[in-house]
Amino acid sequence: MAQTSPTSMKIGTRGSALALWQANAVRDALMQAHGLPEEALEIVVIRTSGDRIQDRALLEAGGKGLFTKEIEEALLSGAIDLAVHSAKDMPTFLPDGLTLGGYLPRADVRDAFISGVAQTVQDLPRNAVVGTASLRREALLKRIRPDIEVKLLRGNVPTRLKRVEDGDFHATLLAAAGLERLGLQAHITSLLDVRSFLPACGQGAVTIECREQDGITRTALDAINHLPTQLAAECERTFLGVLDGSCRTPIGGYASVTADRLSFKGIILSEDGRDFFEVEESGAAADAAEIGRRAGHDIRTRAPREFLEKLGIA
Ligand SMILES: NCc1[nH]cc(CCC(=O)O)c1CC(=O)O
Repeated sequence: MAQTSPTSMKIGTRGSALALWQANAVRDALMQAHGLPEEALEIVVIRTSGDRIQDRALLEAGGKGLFTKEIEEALLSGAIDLAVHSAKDMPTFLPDGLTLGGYLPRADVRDAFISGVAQTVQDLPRNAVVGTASLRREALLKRIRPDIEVKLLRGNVPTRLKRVEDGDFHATLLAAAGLERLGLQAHITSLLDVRSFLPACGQGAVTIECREQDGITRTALDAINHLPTQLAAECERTFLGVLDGSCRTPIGGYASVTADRLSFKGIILSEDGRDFFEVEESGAAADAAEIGRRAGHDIRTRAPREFLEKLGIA
């Protein structure tokens, strides 16, 4: 008889504290769902090019794939059976043979404002310096506060908090989900409103990548998949895919799923935040990807060619 449940699995992950938290959460869920002992689920830490390159802006170095390439190679070679990622760090298009086999229940999707000098973005002093490496956060900030100067702030979450504490920046923005997972929520000064400061597509969701043909792993993941999170992420990822395949464009999007309905709001902005196009679409949750596609095409139809050309996505 064919084997239907796994006896052991290797879980690939990056080595940051956040990545390890996520990998452990997936391991716990799989242990629970399948009655497996801890030894059956080995966590394999993989160093990616993205972890090595610290001195350049992520976008200059070549985009999102940098944090997933080596992990995906390990999946394809069979060195690991599944890989745990922050959904928002996943490239829009996966290599042939790989698929996203499941999602953990989504955490807080919002961005958090962190500052030693102000309670909110609006309270920041004139010409305040905000540290971030995210084009989306930069454009959304400049949209509401054109005077703000954005400077590059990279590194893991604790490093970024320290730079703000040291006074190198007036403020930074970080995903609330990551801060909570690391037990650093006490550093949150305030939370940004999800509708006016749209998160990155996939933000707050943990996803699990596996080989498309690996039926045993896929069945194991089906048992822990959180469907509303999967539908929301698929909607947001499809929206992103219609507009842009890289992380070089300021784009935000958030799908909320209640019962069998899905509501999506998305935005694309010029890098200086001065021009932007927003979209809202809703429908049956089962049509998640179609809703995201519709929203993306709606923006493509409405945005002038010149705007898209400037962003390199015409
Ligand atoms: N790009 C780094 C990254 N990838 C996922 C998270 C946070 C956790 C999440 O959104 O799931 C972060 C840090 C941040 O943006 O503050």
